[in-house]
Amino acid sequence: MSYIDVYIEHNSLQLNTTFTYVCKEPISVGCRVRVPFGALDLIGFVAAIDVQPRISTVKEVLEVIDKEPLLNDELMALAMTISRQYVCSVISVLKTMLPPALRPSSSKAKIIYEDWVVLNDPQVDLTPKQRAALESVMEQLPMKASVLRKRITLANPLLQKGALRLEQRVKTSQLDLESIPDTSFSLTSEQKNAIEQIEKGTKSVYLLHGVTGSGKTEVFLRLAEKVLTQGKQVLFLVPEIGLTPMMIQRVKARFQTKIAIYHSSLNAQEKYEQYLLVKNREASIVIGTRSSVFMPFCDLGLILMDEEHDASYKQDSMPRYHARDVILERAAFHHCKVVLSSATPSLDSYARAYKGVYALVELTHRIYLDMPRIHPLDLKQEKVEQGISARLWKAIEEALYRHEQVILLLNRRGYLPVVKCTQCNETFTCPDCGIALTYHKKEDVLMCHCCGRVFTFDHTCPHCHGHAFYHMGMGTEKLEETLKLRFPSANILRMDADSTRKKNAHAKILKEFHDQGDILVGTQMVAKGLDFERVTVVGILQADAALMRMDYQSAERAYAMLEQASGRCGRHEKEGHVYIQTFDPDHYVIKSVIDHDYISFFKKEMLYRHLGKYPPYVYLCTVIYMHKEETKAMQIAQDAKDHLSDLVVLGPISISMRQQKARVRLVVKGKDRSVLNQRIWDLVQYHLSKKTTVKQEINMYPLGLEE
Ligand SMILES: Nc1ncnc2c1ncn2[C@@H]1O[C@H](COP(=O)(O)OP(=O)(O)OP(=O)(O)O)[C@@H](O)[C@H]1O
Ligand SMILES: [Zn+2]
Repeated sequence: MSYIDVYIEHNSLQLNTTFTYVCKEPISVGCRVRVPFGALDLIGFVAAIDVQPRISTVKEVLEVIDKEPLLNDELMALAMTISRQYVCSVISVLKTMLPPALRPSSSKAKIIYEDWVVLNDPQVDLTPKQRAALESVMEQLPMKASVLRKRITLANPLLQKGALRLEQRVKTSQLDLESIPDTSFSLTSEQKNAIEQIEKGTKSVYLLHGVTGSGKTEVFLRLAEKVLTQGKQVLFLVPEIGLTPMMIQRVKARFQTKIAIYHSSLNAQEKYEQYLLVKNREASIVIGTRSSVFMPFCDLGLILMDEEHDASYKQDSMPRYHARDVILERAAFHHCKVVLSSATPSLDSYARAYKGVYALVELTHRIYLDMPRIHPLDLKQEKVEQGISARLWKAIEEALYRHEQVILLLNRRGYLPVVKCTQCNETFTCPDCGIALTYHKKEDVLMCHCCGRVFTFDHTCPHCHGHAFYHMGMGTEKLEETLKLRFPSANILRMDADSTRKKNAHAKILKEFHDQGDILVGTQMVAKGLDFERVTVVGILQADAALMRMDYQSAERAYAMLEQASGRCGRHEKEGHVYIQTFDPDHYVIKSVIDHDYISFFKKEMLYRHLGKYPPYVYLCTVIYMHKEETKAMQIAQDAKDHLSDLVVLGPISISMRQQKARVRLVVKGKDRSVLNQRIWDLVQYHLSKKTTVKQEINMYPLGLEE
């Protein structure tokens, strides 16, 4: 019998309080238990064992769910670290770490088993027909029972007589990707150097800064190869699985071993399967998105993070961790190296490499041709037709004529971004978020791009009953339609959040584009990672939209998007041309993209960050207060600001609503990471002590400020 401390998930609890129970069975830290809590019956995680009870009447554990801990010591300690760093509860981290099927209080996510048939006793007495049937399948055992029954009609008698036996196994499902042959290259001298620098280097973190199309993937594959031959595991992080089917295919083609693939669009069952592959060491390579940083590795030899600048590496709900921070912790534990790679590194990482904290490794040349030529199209002067300038129309037409491919980026999905009545000027807005609704033509609905709510649209203004609406602006759906009218025989594909809802939709669109596409239209999705030989023209329709956001990070994001999009053309033997439509061709972001000059962008931007006191010069935390009444939220925010009077605090300002609640934002700046962290923990306690109905949300080290 032992007294144990348990983390319980319950929204009325303070952050990280544990409760003591008595447990009569053997138990270890990291196991789940079912415990009584008031009138409830809840699932918790064992935080500590053999503790001293603080009260005399300690309740008993109802059930020990796991005989062995789900999380080993490394992961338990990691959960504590993340909770501390990101000012969130340990239980929220534990929940994130586990596949849904193993989370506490997950009733929906059940593990599915299926019947397999294995050989039991081939010597039993069988009729000649049964014997023949057995022999016809013997070689292929074990196999799924459903498959066996299709193969032979005598499956049941063979099972009844005991020649075969049923066994329950966790159901597995296949990811739907075509396999490709492996192409092995002789490395360029830059690639060789890069590999050598990383393998021989003494630093633990490497920033591989290579221009688009410089062959960073091949460097990754070679590094991974060595580590795998040493019998160690490799974690290969990508921003979004859907956008990287080609990357996965290349990794699969190279290594003839089992690969675990972990990402958010797997269902609970599939996640659990992938988790087991790693836990049981059946797979030594994991390719995955953000959440795969928590896979149960036991012997990691290398962590690779592709497109390290990508914002999807930070989770935007609790716990708001950044995958980069987590892999640094894991690498320290496993004594392995980390390679971050990008053509457009985050300012944070590049600044660290610049200072020598990370080792900087560079690939300055493309494998084949030079970088594509950039043509800025000044919208103040160009002749524009349906959102596309005459020069870009011509470039598209000529590329199609030469049987080359075109990618057009318009970072706005839907048909019309704003629907406004021509009679009374009423704009349709989301009642929950207060932002303009976007019209989607195919579904004939209005959609809020903030909360995703969908409204039916009867083409009547609710205000004045008018039927005519302004056609302002354009989304990808309308762009696709415009292009189809202009080039009726061209194969035009669209890739955005709407066209990629279904599973494997990305991979299908990309395959179709590869095989027989002419034009690919899309949101910033098309800027990422694509490697098609025949793409020679890239058009960026509204470059300024990215620059106009009121955020200290907007220049960095805009630079990355423009440079990455530009990088999609001219990657092989055909020269590439990029057309950037802008009202401000002299903007330093556009100028750096024209020259493909990351360093000049970096230096300029660092200057602005220094002047404005923004990261990487300071650490940020945003705190958002939510309430039905804005004045209440404002008052609590002001009070919090006063409480943090020793730090620089911007705000409070009111930002867009969510779920019909007003939101008020503070931006807290700290020169010292640990001081900021400590003060925010203090703020949490302070807020709890006020017992207010205003909700406080904390985002440590945000990537940009929410609007
Ligand atoms: N040594 C090599 N010899 C010939 N071709 C190569 C070599 N290395 C890579 N390639 C090819 O060059 C192309 C570009 O490489 P890769 O996709 O790795 O670029 P990248 O640096 O990751 O670019 P991006 O940042 O734009 O994604 C690919 O088609 C790849 O197959
Ligand atoms: Zn909304």
